[in-house]
Amino acid sequence: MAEAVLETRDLRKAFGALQATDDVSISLRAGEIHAIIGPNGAGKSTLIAQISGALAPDAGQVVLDGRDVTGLPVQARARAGLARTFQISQLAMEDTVLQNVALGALGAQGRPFGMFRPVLRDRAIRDRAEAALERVGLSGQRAMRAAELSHGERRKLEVAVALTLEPRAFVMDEPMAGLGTEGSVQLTGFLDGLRAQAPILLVEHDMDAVFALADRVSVLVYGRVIASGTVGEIRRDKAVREAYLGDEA
Ligand SMILES: Nc1ncnc2c1ncn2[C@@H]1O[C@H](COP(=O)(O)OP(=O)(O)OP(=O)(O)O)[C@@H](O)[C@H]1O
Repeated sequence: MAEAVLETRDLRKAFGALQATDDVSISLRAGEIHAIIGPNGAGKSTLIAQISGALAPDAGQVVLDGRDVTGLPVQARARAGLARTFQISQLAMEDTVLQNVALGALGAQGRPFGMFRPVLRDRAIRDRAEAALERVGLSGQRAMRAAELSHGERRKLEVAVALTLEPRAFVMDEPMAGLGTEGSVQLTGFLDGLRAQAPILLVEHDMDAVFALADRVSVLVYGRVIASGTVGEIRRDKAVREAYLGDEA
């Protein structure tokens, strides 16, 4: 079995009496898409926040490439290769597509964002940004403002920003949110190809996308992983059908 690129080990987080993350151990292997699904309030966002470093767990570890990163802040984890894309876009909407990616490239070098505009004249940063745009198929839109892009293109731009960090693993929080059917189908195809670049831990409510993409699915309910397996195994799982999937399976 391929070694895990990203792992949580017995992660725990409580909010008062509520156990939002209850001994969660999941792994992400090279080349795979591992989907985390579950009902509202199951603890998916809380789990992702601990993986990305936004929230400190009460116990347990987050391990990236065999290295315990539990004590590292968000930026340091990002530089270590953990690329998180967000439910709410972090793009600078009034800046161009290229400027947005250059900002990411600048962050990748650990330089402050203040000197941003002149930095587009920096050849190395510009090249890195152009290469990332090429990889997501947005080179033709480089001079457009981010605000002018479709929702689906914005998701690709977020991935391009993440690619400047040469990520080892992607963590994606509901990338299909806000996309229509056609947009979801397109983004599904895009993510399918992206897994070769780096594996993807995917939190997603869109079951069509999950069933089409996931090599493995883990189901969270009340902070616990109640089942983990292939799409087929999860769709047949009685407890999962009762707790979450119902007729969708
Ligand atoms: N900062 C917080 N303080 C107190 N309770 C919280 C906090 N963040 C989350 N919770 C609670 O923890 C539980 C898990 O929430 P979380 O947002 O992680 O679920 P989720 O699976 O991401 O839900 P959704 O699918 O609706 O996004 C919920 O009961 C929520 O109310």
